[in-house]
Amino acid sequence: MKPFLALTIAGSDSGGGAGIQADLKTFQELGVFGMSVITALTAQNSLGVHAVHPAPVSIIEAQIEAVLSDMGTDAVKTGMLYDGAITEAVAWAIGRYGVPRVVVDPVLVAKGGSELFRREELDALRTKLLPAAEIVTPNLPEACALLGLPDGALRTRRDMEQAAIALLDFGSRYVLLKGGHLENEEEEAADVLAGRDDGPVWLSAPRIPTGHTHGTGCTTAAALAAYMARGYPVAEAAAAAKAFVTAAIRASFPHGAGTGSLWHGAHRGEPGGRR
Ligand SMILES: Nc1ncnc2c1ncn2[C@@H]1O[C@H](COP(=O)(O)OP(=O)(O)OP(=O)(O)O)[C@@H](O)[C@H]1O
Ligand SMILES: Cc1ncc(CO)c(N)n1
Repeated sequence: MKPFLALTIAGSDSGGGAGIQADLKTFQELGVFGMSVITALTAQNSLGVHAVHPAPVSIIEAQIEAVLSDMGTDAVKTGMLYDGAITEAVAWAIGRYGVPRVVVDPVLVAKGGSELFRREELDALRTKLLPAAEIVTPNLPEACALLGLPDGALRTRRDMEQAAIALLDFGSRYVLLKGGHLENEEEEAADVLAGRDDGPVWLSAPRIPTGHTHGTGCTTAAALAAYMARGYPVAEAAAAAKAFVTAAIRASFPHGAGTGSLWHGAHRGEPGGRR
């Protein structure tokens, strides 16, 4: 038996809830063999990001080359890429190896407000990586930044649909615009999926009243990549990823004094032990 394979290209989160750690846990939970290219180290906990150390472009390229020239993958998910040079190198390598399915999570800012990407180099994401993506998964602030709108400009479901469609112009086949940050949608956490050939579709789940949401975005994009590695069409992968992250948020737990973590094993329906 050869398992399905997925590669995450992202930053390390020492707290284990987001970044590479969230991605590998999610891949494993969904029966996909996970591989990783680390773009940056972060010193991070429930209170925020305390330090960031990007890796040199050459070692990022070497990691991608090592994995893709020999092992290959069924899907790639990108997360924190830190700057334009890393973004360009990743986009080039993905193109060179003809990766079949690419999920781009355009990570810009961590939950506490720390910048994880150099804003002034956002054009590299827009022009180099988004055209290589089958699907891009911004949250609302990321969508505003990519579209050049002021933060907070997207406030209604109609705004979200229009923004998702506008984001398709950067060249991805699909956009999943996540509504976790939508303030006036109190009862539902609703995301919109827009495709070049399909009208917008809403994916909704009950909004869980918890502040322990560290890593929701990474986990969503990783679950999407895992289902896509398994061969699911995008719309089915997005619905399955939504169910996976909703279960993980429902089982989230206090982890440190600030924003707690998701429990990635929740979809199994077993209690996670000491909780
Ligand atoms: N309280 C909640 N209850 C249920 N679902 C939620 C909640 N908060 C976020 N979600 C869902 O989690 C997923 C991730 O969305 P979100 O907008 O939080 O991503 P994000 O901002 O990229 O996350 P991160 O801050 O980790 O980068 C979406 O499907 C969203 O609807
Ligand atoms: C390393 C890393 N990637 C992504 C996020 C976004 O949640 C984070 N907090 N840390």
